[in-house]
Amino acid sequence: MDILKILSRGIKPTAKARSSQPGAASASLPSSGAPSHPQLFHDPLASSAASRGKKRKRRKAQQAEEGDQLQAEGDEDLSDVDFFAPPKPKSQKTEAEENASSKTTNDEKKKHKAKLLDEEECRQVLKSHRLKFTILGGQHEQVAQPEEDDKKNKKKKSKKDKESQNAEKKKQNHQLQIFPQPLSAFGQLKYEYGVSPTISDNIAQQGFRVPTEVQMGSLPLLLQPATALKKAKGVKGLDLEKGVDFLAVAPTGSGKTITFLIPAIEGILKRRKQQDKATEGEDESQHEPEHVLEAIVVAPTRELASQIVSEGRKLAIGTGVRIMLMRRGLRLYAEEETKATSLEEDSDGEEEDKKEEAEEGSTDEESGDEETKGKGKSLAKVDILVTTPKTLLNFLTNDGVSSMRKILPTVRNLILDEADVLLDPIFRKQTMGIWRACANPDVSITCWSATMASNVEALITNHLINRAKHFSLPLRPLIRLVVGLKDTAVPNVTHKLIYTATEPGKLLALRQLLHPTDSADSGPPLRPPFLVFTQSIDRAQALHDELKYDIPLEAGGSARVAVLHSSLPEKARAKIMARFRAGEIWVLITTDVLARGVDFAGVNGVVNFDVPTSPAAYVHRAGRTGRAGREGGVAVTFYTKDDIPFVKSVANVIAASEKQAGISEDKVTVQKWLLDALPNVAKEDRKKLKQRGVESRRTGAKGDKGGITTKSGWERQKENNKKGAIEASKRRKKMQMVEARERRGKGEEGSDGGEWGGIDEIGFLNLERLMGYSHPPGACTAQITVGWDLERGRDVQGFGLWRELESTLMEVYLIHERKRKCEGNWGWGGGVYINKSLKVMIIT
Ligand SMILES: Nc1ncnc2c1ncn2[C@@H]1O[C@H](COP(=O)(O)OP(=O)(O)OP(=O)(O)O)[C@@H](O)[C@H]1O
Repeated sequence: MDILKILSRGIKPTAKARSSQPGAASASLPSSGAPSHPQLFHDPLASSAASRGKKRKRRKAQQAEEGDQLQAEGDEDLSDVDFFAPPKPKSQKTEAEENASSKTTNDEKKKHKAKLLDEEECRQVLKSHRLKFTILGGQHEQVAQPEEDDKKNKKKKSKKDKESQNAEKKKQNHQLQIFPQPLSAFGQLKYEYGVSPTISDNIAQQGFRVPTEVQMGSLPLLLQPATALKKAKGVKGLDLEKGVDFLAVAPTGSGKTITFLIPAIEGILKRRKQQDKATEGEDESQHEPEHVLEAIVVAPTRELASQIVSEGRKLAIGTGVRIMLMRRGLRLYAEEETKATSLEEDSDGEEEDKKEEAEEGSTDEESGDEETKGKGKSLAKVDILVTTPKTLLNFLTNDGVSSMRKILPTVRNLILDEADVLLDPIFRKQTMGIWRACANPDVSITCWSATMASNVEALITNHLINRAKHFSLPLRPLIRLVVGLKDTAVPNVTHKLIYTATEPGKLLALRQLLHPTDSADSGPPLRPPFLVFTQSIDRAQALHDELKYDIPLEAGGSARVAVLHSSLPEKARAKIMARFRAGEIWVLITTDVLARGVDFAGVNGVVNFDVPTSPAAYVHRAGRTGRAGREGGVAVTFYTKDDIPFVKSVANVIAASEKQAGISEDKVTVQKWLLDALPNVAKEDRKKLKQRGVESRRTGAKGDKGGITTKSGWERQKENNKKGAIEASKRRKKMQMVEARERRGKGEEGSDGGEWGGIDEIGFLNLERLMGYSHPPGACTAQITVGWDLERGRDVQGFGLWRELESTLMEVYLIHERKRKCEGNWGWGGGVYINKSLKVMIIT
């Protein structure tokens, strides 16, 4: 009987329903490598009630059409390529060819240099792609100031006043929303927004043809805010001279990485161009561009940081922009911090005190540093630095703990990838430390994530306001873009929530996913490669030990299953990542270290072996599949009795994601009755869960309550009993030894001053006087524990005892000429005691 069938009865859709879902066996999987349409939302512009129900179908049809188009384009491109043909020299081009190519360039230019859309058109397009822009705090508030003041003067507010105030607030909120120009094609970057042709070519080289929603919305605003907002009506008072600060909340796998890298690279190229113009004719011989650290990308894990570096390098080919990963020992251009340039939170007096203390106590270190500077390596040639918060902060402070000592005055662009986690208490101090070290008043910040809590938004807004005050500069607008529904999982992934009751039930369920007995009826089809997430490192390791022999030898055996977590050395982690990307590893067991940002294009699924500790964690874990619009990804979550108090927040995310995807009520994963039945999660519990995970799993080690093991309860009980018996026996022997010693000390009967007396009788080893242990005469097996206090009789008696014992045993053997088996377990314990077991078996 299929236990899972019973456990998940009621939430599992019928086989027929499943076959129509994206995860069905017939559907293409992320690993199939088929071209996908990267856009997730493409609602029809007309939004009548009748058309709403057909949206998804229509979108799919549209996507299929566009996908075919992409496929056709791709095929066309390939058929044109002759890999062995010599490159065509430019001069050999015929006049006709030249004319044709210039005509196409002009056509292209015309096509992409389309006139700017008016605000209503922008509104329509943005709406159909579910893009919502809002101005947070900043200048918008300043514009609204006079009205606010008027209101403050009114002492008593009647009901009518309140109503009018609410209406006013609504109006204001409405005004907060803006409608910038969307990017309809990558070609516009070059022709409309002045992006370098090299970058444009590099984008095309990577096969990106259609911009994703986040790219549509963000790139115009980040590259040329004035052009992007030219037709927007409500932003007349905004000062866009110095650009904007930006916050993007967009689905996982929607291409946020290139969205922040393109403006960063382009910004560097533009500044170089301006510098070249300014210094024209000064030093003609100097062609090598000067590398100045202008942008910093901060990411929470090393894996993500390395990935950003490789994405960036692909985009920067031929531009001369250098992108590097921060590592220990790398020397950057940094200045020692001075009071005048340092920026501390206004409210943070504690920080200020600590800073002063650190400054007082660190003079020695500083002078030491000066020395190393003299001897040291030359400055790293880098334009864009990608780092984890800790690595860079260690460089800035020398130890990562004391307050800031160095600043990075040349940085003009700070990018926080996975900003919500970087500004979460775990990383907050480090990230804020880096932000403060970017002492250039013009530095802009862009924050990116698939999830963003409102307190994080408030933190960013407040810090920007403080910065503007500190530098006495006008506040730059902070614009937020939300793609789709905030804090929900990607709509193109199938979600499954499976109740397994107990921990062993999870293992059973996972094995069923690995080896489905009946593909039509044993849960969602989950094909390797897939990721398995656990709550802790111990559990990841234990699960790996359990699963590593589950793949048959003929299919690659244990090499197909691997574990990756932060306790592994960096090199080992990098190797596992490379093997997983290469398809050598099929099942990668991991912790939340791989939950964010890491892009494995062909991952077919994600298994939450342990329930994620927050809704955001679910969104990110599930987002490791279904990247760049790929269909067929599956996210499976197991939950046990212990998880029931917390599982509602995950269920809510799944419900919201499915609603966003337009899945009809009869096909949803989390039925309404289940959602109603699950208990609400209290705020305190939510906080505790986020910090500590599910308590019963914290022990982690194999065999513990929270451990992962297939041993039955009976087997574990038997093992525990055995362990208990051994412990008790040890305790008893120790007690006997102590008593015997006491007796010897008192000079009681039988004591001869601790001297070895040899064997009294055959088969009876009388060691009582020495060790306080005797054995009944005539037994075939004697278990002797030798305990000797070396402090009392160190040299003679300690070593003498062993020698005597050995020779005595020889005697036993010689006298009786019988077979015997002797197992010795010798050793020293702590330098004070010899306390070991010697087992002598005399076989008669
Ligand atoms: N316009 C595009 N068309 C097709 N693929 C794209 C496009 N832009 C980016 N991609 C690809 O989409 C994948 C996901 O991109 P990326 O890692 O930047 O996503 P992300 O939004 O940062 O995800 P996460 O939130 O998980 O960090 C990458 O493999 C990237 O190469």
